[in-house]
Amino acid sequence: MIELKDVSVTYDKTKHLALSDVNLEIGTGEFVFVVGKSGAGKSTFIKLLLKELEPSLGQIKIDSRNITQMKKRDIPYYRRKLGIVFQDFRLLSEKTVYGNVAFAMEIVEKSPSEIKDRVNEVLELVGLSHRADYFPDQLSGGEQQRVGIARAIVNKPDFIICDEPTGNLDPNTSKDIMNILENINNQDTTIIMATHDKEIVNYMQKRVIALSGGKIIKDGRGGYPNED
Ligand SMILES: Nc1ncnc2c1ncn2[C@@H]1O[C@H](COP(=O)(O)OP(=O)(O)OP(=O)(O)O)[C@@H](O)[C@H]1O
Repeated sequence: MIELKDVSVTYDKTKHLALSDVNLEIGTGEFVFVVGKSGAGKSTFIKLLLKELEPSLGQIKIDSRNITQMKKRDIPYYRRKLGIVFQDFRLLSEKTVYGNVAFAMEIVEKSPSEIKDRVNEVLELVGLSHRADYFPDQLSGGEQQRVGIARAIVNKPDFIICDEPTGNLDPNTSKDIMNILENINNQDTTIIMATHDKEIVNYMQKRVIALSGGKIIKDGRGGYPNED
């Protein structure tokens, strides 16, 4: 369970109130879209969960642990428990598909045999076993994003944060990517996805948290909310 209690973020330099008194709970296994116009506060919300940013006010708890009081040295361990999927994929160009996914396990010092089994398992899950020896520039955008997803899930995170994962993909490829994310979610991994992609939000019919001017203006299941 992820809980935000009375969370506000004011950026120091500009004094801009990017999130204002946000209260929400995201249960384990939920699939949640975070939507809103540019500047609504989506990235700020994601940065809070990644602990790239601290709230100016309020508390964030994950499974009852107050992460706003975490010691700096514990942050890397905290981050190991979450997976991140980016709009621009962020793959290592000099490593193969297999190498990109394996690398996420190598840095947490898993054993070679565990890495081999698990990487093959997740490549199968995202439908990329046949591309294991390809390099990122030999793949389509949709395939590259599948690698991004495989890398995000390989260490079995508690939750996955997706920042506009379909932003660089065409509508059909986007749907394929969403179907993969839904399969992962069905295995009880919480997914939080920030997006502008109305078509995808309408297609998925999941919980939608809409932000505007740093405040939650709607929180419920369904399609993309109407904007004024
Ligand atoms: N580092 C910063 N310093 C000052 N203000 C910032 C900073 N980052 C964001 N902001 C401001 O905070 C508000 C929320 O920004 P945020 O990036 O969270 O929006 P967003 O919903 O993610 O937008 P987009 O969809 O364009 O990425 C905006 O008004 C933005 O200008």
